[in-house]
Amino acid sequence: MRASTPKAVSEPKTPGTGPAFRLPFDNSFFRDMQGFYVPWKPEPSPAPAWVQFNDALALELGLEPATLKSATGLAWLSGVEMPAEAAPLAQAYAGHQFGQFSPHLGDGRALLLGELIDTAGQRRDLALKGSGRTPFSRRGDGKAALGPALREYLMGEAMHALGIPTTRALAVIRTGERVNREGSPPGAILVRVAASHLRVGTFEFFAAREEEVMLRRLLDYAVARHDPALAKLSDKPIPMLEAVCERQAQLIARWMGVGFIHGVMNTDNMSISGETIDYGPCAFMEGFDPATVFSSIDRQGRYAYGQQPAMAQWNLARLAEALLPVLDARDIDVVERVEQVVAGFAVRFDRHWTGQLRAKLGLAAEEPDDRALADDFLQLLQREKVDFTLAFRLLSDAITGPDAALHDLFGRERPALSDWLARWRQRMAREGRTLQDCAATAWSVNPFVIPRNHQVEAALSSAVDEADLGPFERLLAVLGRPYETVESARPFTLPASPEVAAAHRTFCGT
Ligand SMILES: Nc1ncnc2c1ncn2[C@@H]1O[C@H](COP(=O)(O)OP(=O)(O)OP(=O)(O)O)[C@@H](O)[C@H]1O
Repeated sequence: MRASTPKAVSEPKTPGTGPAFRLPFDNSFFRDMQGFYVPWKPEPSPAPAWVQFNDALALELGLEPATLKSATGLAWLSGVEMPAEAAPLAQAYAGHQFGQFSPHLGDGRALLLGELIDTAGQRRDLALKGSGRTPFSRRGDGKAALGPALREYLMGEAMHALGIPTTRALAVIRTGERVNREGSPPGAILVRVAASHLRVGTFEFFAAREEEVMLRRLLDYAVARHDPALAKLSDKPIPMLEAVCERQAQLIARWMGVGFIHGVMNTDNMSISGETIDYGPCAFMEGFDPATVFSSIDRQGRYAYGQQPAMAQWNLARLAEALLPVLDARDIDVVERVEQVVAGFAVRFDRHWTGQLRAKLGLAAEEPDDRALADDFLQLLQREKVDFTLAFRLLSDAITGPDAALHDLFGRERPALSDWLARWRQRMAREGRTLQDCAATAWSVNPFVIPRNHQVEAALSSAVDEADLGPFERLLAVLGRPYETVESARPFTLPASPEVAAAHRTFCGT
């Protein structure tokens, strides 16, 4: 572990050489994983300008915000100039997208600039998204539009504040050119920070090409980076698969606990690290309905809220298949064990989801009927499509306070709610803890404020159409303290009216 104080990027000035500061990259992927990428340079942005800069994340990376916000920092992160220690590269990966296998995806509009060791000693990727064409661009332009880049920035910060593992953005930069999308919006680069960019699709790429030696190297690299405790094992694939299943089970339960719908759970968007990655057509559900979908491209509801555990398991089965070449697939026992691990995802998820629900009800002790109690509450929500976030927050408040506001949400289901509340209170009485403690449990997982889609879209349209970042920054600030009851943030807790919700229901964030 490194020291916890941020390491400075500024270094003593060498007379005559101007301000000397560096991005202290340590590029393990570039060094150790030749054949898994193409070295490639970003396209220089014609007139770059900062739109957002994440001071807190810079500090976490051991970088001085003020130094990095200089003209040199801007040139480095907008492709105008490469920092001395960068080794920019486009990573190869494949992926199942909406069930169909695409053998050649890869970074078509992104580049890994380099890796930094953060102040906690963790290795983090620094990548550019929207930095121009690469050998993987196919017919794409390699660009990103400002709106989706800001959306990814905001969503990543919101998820981080909610305590959910996620990639984050260090900055959004205007490139100074317009991109070829509806309305010719401004182009942007998102500077993304991730525990790594290894995806299920990275394994699929080399499995599809039957490159066993490469797969083994990839496995070793992934294990060293994300599961170092397994590195000494001679037989790593199954323990690694188990570790990925566990992280995904936790992640999906956390997503669902805050009503998050990823929207494009393709295998190229499932990270080996267990972080949420690629905030395209994602959104937070308002009225509770497991069939809720937000993406106009997801016509079948494949990635609906309630489908997410099944889709994660489907993706993990693809990872298991990709690992078969490095297992002895003739050994029936091995194949059976792999199948058991994938099937075991459902059990892992169920355990985490039950844990989430228990906490959402303010409970800490474990009783066998807790899940039925929670499921009955969800059914009540579903019958009236009650706002998921408001309902659980008002339920948390009702542990120590009045429940009139909660009743107001339930319309025709009020008598059923009263019955349910009586059961819940009896259950809570058996906790052996004070009501204050139960409320603290509930408040710690039931956010007061989440990024509501109509508010996100309004903030983005001010930023993009009117060049007014005020609403975006106000929303970003509010989302930074999601579990606190902040009176001034109350307007941000309001669900969309039915008309507004319909207008914002479908979008495709690329
Ligand atoms: N405008 C574009 N130009 C070139 N390639 C693109 C473009 N948009 C998407 N791609 C590529 O299409 C594939 C799927 O796109 P998807 O939107 O899931 O990824 P992304 O948002 O670009 O990247 P990431 O998953 O890293 O967030 C990826 O290989 C991506 O690089």
